[in-house]
Amino acid sequence: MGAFASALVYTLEDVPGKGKGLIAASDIPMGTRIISEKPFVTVPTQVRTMEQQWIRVYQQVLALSVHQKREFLAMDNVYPYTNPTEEYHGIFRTNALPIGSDLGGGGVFLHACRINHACDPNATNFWNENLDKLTIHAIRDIQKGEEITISYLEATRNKKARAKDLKQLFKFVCLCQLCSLPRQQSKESDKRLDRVHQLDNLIEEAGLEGLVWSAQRLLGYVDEQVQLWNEETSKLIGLTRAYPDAVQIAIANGDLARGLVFAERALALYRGALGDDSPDVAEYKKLVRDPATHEYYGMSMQWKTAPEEIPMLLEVTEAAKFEDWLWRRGGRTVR
Ligand SMILES: C[S@@+](CC[C@H](N)C(=O)[O-])C[C@H]1O[C@@H](n2cnc3c(N)ncnc32)[C@H](O)[C@@H]1O
Repeated sequence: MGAFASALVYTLEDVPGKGKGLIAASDIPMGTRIISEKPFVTVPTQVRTMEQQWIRVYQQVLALSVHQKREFLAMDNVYPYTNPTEEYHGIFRTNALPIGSDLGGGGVFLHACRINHACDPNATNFWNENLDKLTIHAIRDIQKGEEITISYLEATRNKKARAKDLKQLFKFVCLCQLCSLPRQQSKESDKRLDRVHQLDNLIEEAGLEGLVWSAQRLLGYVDEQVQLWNEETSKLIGLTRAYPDAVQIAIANGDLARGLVFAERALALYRGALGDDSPDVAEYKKLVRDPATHEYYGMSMQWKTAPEEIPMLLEVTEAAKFEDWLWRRGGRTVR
């Protein structure tokens, strides 16, 4: 198990076709924090040019202890090199995970950087500004002996687009479950992911003004995204993006009842994927206490409701009708 301590829930092992990887040493329930770790080589957001990156990485590697340097040099490097500066930078590019408040920086981590990629991962990486550490959380139940995986890609696009990015950036062909689906299922998944992407673009294009002027349409888009994500194994990552959009749309239009329900769902997702000590969880806890504290509250009052107007009984007795109310379906005039 190499350099890793014994109390860990994973071991570092050879994984056929992938080099090394992390394997669960026991069952890991969804929501478990698997890793919480500080980087040992970093490049902050401000360092923009390749030359600046080379120097920054080179200087840090020289300053590492003998043990750390050995660990760093044992990491994967998919880029060709002719001298140590290029070699260190190649290791950095192959392994760095996003860090910093805007996720524009990169950090190399002793443990987390040994995690291989899957397009439908069972874990997720997150830079926790409160801890100044990277965390890895299980986003599904992981069985003992199963490989722990994260996604190296910013978004889950269709199979062809994923393959192109992975080949270009990491030089491998992905054989994860999503990429190995039978032809028909793969086509269906691609169709869903293409539509999610198209809806993302439409939501982005609508901008801040759209939150009010196209509120009904935008909420419909997010509703559709949630339904599409629910068909995918990697749904949790997609849902953590969709629900915050729903929170914004509802609250920007004065709908505190729906805003509260959406915020509760976003909070539950963030708790599992990021942990209770993350800034996002703190933000959503505040919104759940008082949705009117959202910065967009008051942009419009066209859907004005109070938190007390949530039809609690409906939620318990008729879940489908509750969803119709929540997403303002069926003429989309229901208050
Ligand atoms: C950050 S490293 C992951 C740990 C690495 N396997 C090791 O031995 O240190 C990224 C590299 O691992 C390999 N890799 C990661 N995920 C893979 C996958 N799903 N299939 C094949 N190779 C993979 C690729 O070579 C990639 O460039």
